[in-house]
Amino acid sequence: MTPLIEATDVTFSYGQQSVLSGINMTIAPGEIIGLIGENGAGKTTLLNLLLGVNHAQQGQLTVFGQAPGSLEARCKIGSMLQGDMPIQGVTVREMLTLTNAERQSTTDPQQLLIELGLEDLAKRRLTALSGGQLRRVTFALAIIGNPELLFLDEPTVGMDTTAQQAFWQRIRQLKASGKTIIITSHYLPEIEAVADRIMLLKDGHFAFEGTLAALQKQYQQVEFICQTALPTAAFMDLAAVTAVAKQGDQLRLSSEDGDVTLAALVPLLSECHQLTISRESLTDIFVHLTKGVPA
Ligand SMILES: Nc1ncnc2c1ncn2[C@@H]1O[C@H](COP(=O)(O)OP(=O)(O)OP(=O)(O)O)[C@@H](O)[C@H]1O
Repeated sequence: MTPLIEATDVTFSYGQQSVLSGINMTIAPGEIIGLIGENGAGKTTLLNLLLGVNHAQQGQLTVFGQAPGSLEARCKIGSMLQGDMPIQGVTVREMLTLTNAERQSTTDPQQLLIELGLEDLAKRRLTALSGGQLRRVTFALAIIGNPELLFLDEPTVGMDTTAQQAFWQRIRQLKASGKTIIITSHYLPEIEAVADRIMLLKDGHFAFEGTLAALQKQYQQVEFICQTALPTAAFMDLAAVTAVAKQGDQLRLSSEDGDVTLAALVPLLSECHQLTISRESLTDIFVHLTKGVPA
């Protein structure tokens, strides 16, 4: 399948400050990418490069097979970036109508307002909206005209719980209809729920790129907790075990491969009671990876 986005050795600096160095990526149509990284890692910068707002100093970058920012690409991309500034004096309905026309689309703005529960805000000026209202309207602006590709940069910041639920419901619909979406969020359970692939930006490049399952397999620690009279020495050499600790009868055992350790644990299971197995969340793995500590 022809990639929708392709980057080869892309670098970008703001003046002397290098932000991206050696970005390589290939994104196929229909993929949902969770773009994660610490504050200042370069996520917004990368989205701006893909939109053609900024330009890579080195490397090759194509979106829909063309240089970013082409008119054709702009019609097919919806975006919701941090720092999107509302235009003075324009109402919600006018902005939706303008964006719809710019995308050369026949979507009915009124219908979208109704679907997203925004009819009551239609006549309000963008500058008179609350932060959360503006975020919801910005999402409407991103998806109006049914664009094939969406860049959503921390989209749920400022949204209340109901608005967040409606947002994620819509994302699931967009995913089902085959849209390609790059989404950033610091709230990783959100990403975990929808992303097909995780891309972790660190030190200017992707420190990890792959499916959530691959990320978990590579970095996730699994913890076994049980009650046992056996000494820690009985567990130290079990396959894939990285740490064993005991307090009273409670044993905690960390493993870098839960399946392998569980298989090795079977002969001891009659001596281990109330066994529980817990796996690290994406948030825990993220903390390990961004701090450079091997998980
Ligand atoms: N217009 C700019 N001029 C100079 N430096 C900038 C500019 N925009 C961003 N930077 C710097 O580039 C780096 C990457 O910023 P960017 O906004 O891309 O990070 P981010 O991963 O999106 O961060 P966050 O999670 O905080 O939104 C940061 O060090 C930031 O200070």
